[in-house]
Amino acid sequence: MTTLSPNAAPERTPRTAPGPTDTPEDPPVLAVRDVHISDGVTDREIVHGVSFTLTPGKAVGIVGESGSGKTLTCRAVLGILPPHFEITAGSVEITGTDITTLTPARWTALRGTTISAVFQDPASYLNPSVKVGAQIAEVLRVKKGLKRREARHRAVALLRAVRLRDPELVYGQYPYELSGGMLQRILIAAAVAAEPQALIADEATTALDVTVQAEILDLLAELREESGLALVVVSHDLAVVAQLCDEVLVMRQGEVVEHGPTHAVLHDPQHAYTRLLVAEHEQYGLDKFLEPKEAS
Ligand SMILES: Nc1ncnc2c1ncn2[C@@H]1O[C@H](COP(=O)(O)OP(=O)(O)OP(=O)(O)O)[C@@H](O)[C@H]1O
Repeated sequence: MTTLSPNAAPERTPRTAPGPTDTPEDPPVLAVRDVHISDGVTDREIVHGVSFTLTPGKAVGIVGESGSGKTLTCRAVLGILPPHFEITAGSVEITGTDITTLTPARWTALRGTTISAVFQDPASYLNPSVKVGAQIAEVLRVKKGLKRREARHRAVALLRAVRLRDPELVYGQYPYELSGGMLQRILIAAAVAAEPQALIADEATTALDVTVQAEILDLLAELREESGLALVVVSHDLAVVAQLCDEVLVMRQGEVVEHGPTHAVLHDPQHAYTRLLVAEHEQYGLDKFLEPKEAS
């Protein structure tokens, strides 16, 4: 099992503006710059400035207390903020395009093909009356323009790639016939079907038992290593972020209180809230993810 993100930086580095320098040859998949999000109904600002850059193959984690604005930040990036919420300052660029310039049609085209997402509670994202394989095939027909037969063939290959045993059988099953872990694999297969450059995983393993969670995390790490998929990983669980991410943002009450290389932030937290989070997680064996990776 993966024990530490291969790119996690073991050395201490400054906590501000981390990440590689963007060059024209290596444009960020996602650039979030000082994003503020407000609730138009209450006229209250909920997220007070989030910034990070995601380059191909990189994984950024967002941790923090419930209600701190992690999911709203992800939804802003995906162009699916709830009604009345809006980005009131800052910018989000997806592969160099400012999302405020996107028409609904361009958004639809971008979702799935450039940026995709998986959330908690996979069953609620699947149509209960359609076979799961057909739901993946539909993504392939709509987003990749594949013909019915090709789409089926590719969907079975995707089910195999997310390590579902007997993918031909699973293809023909309905969501109610499958476990939570299997459904999350199916959602991941659907999310990566159109070969996006970035995947947002928002509490994607929270509802799963520990063993299944570990398998899904390995799967995400594998997708990242094999296809250069960039990841944004939202989790209340520091061990998840420690395992997958190069860099982590710690949010509290809509503020980013700490941001830096995962190893540095979790090993030597600077902010009192991060120290509290790390202390709370120690009993769950966070240490095993923080050991420097042995050269294999
Ligand atoms: N659809 C909505 N309608 C009203 N308020 C909302 C909505 N979505 C989020 N909020 C509010 O915005 C704030 C930030 O919510 P968000 O879901 O981003 O938090 P979070 O950090 O993801 O929390 P959790 O870890 O519990 O998922 C919360 O105070 C929440 O109540």
